[in-house]
Amino acid sequence: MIKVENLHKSFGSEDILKGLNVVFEKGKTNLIIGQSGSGKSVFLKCLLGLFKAEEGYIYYEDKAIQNMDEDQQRDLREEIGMLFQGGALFDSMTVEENVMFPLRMFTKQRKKEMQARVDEVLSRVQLEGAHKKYPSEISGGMQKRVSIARAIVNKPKYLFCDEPNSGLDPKTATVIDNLIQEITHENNITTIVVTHDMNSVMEIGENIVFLKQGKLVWQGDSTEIFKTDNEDVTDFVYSSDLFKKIREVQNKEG
Ligand SMILES: Nc1ncnc2c1ncn2[C@@H]1O[C@H](COP(=O)(O)OP(=O)(O)OP(=O)(O)O)[C@@H](O)[C@H]1O
Repeated sequence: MIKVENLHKSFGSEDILKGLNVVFEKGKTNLIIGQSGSGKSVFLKCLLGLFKAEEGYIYYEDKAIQNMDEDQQRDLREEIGMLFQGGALFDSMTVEENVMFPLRMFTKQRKKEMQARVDEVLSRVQLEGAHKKYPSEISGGMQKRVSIARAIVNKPKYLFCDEPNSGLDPKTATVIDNLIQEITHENNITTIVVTHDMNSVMEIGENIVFLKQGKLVWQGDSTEIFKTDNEDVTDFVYSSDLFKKIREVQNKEG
């Protein structure tokens, strides 16, 4: 569980995050959505401790990062798995070397132990045959699965995903979303996904936080988002032609 209390972040005279209060629940896919420029990335960077907020607290379980010393912050970073936009794999490393990288960085495990864990996570993301391949030799969807395997190899308590579907076709995007959700449930991880993608909202939106100009203006799940009268949310949801048409049909049917 990650709890945010009255979080404020500004750059110069510009207030970006304006007093956010929110709980991201354990074992759930928590989504941060909102229009471009609403502050999603800045919020994510505050959660990761990359930006310092001027005011407010971010609690990981019962400990606020603002009150952690450097050792505690380092320990916390080891509990966080990160799925970067675009995957961010090392091109010069094979799939298994990419996945093993965090184990080499953060643990003192023996080679055999590391290899067993790499095999386990690659099998979990259904990439058994890809160990010796390079990222350029596999598809975008497979690259995303390698990134997921790398993000979970250290058994994180928290998983952050920045636009995990960017660059994927809708069907592959759904496979990736479902994989993130399954892994979240299986391992009871607190997962936070920043996304623009309405398909993700529908597929895995268990706790959706909607930001507008640095404020939380709506929170709910993937069923509630289609019932809300909040105009900011409906503008966002029905901004795609497909969803507009669905709404017209729903309205006609009464
Ligand atoms: N390092 C920075 N210095 C100054 N201003 C910044 C910095 N990073 C972000 N901002 C500003 O903060 C605001 C929110 O940006 P942010 O990137 O969080 O939006 P976003 O919701 O993630 O948008 P998008 O969906 O396009 O990625 C913008 O006005 C942006 O210009």
